[in-house]
Amino acid sequence: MTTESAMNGQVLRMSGVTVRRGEAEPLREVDWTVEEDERWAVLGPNGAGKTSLLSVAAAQTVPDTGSAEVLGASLAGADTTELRSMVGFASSAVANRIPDAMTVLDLVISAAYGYLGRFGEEYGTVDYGRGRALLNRWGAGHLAERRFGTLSEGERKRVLITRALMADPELLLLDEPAAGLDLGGREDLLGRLGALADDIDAPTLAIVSHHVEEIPPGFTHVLMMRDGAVTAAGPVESVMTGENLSATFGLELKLERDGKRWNARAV
Ligand SMILES: Nc1ncnc2c1ncn2[C@@H]1O[C@H](COP(=O)(O)OP(=O)(O)OP(=O)(O)O)[C@@H](O)[C@H]1O
Repeated sequence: MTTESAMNGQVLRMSGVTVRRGEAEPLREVDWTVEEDERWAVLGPNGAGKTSLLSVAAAQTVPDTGSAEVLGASLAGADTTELRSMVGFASSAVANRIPDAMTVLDLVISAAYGYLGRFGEEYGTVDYGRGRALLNRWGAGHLAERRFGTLSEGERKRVLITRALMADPELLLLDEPAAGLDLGGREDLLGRLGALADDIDAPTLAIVSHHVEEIPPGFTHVLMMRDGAVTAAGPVESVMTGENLSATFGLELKLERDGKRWNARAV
């Protein structure tokens, strides 16, 4: 599926996107445009709507009002099956749907065909080679024969990212990739995500986090949200301010930059 906007370099375009769930409005009038090769961090407190935003970006949720285009295709009234296969998406919800007994290599390779399970397909030598190479790149090569259900949290995170990359997506979305990792695991993952951000062949990237410390080096843009609405969005240099962060998290915060990394604490 090659579309006009995608060819023009626009990967995501949301305009006035509202999502309603009963009385709740996980997203309210959200505008967000992502251009090819940008690297976005989506920040906000619990319940801000970050996962709901990624779900629209992954073509898994269709807005109730407003318009959303993913890779140039409108989500309204469209069959999004093919579109979803062009977006790499790693989240705890994806992890929860993976059978515990599935081996890591099968899990990764099946993603090339858009499945969470093997379902009896025949995979070729090329698939296995690519799967192993990607696992090696993400420091998970030694886990190839392990069952997914036996992995630690950090190992799962790396395998899920590998799986999301296996289909060679044009857009990679990671929902809280560093959540639940110990300090060493977090720093290892952020280093790998920083390398991905610097890779000109990598897909356009967006990650969700609660913490500015988890923004990998090389990320170019930030979207902040609270109560389902965007509080600030744009290039890191203009959006990453203590004022924006304080308004987003609802408390006075001091934001500091140390080289390519950020940290924040209450004043
Ligand atoms: N199906 C649903 N029914 C009712 N409320 C929902 C539903 N889905 C999301 N919400 C509500 O919408 C709001 C945004 O949820 P969402 O999961 O997108 O936030 P989040 O920023 O990812 O939160 P967290 O950081 O805690 O994971 C929350 O208040 C949530 O309770």
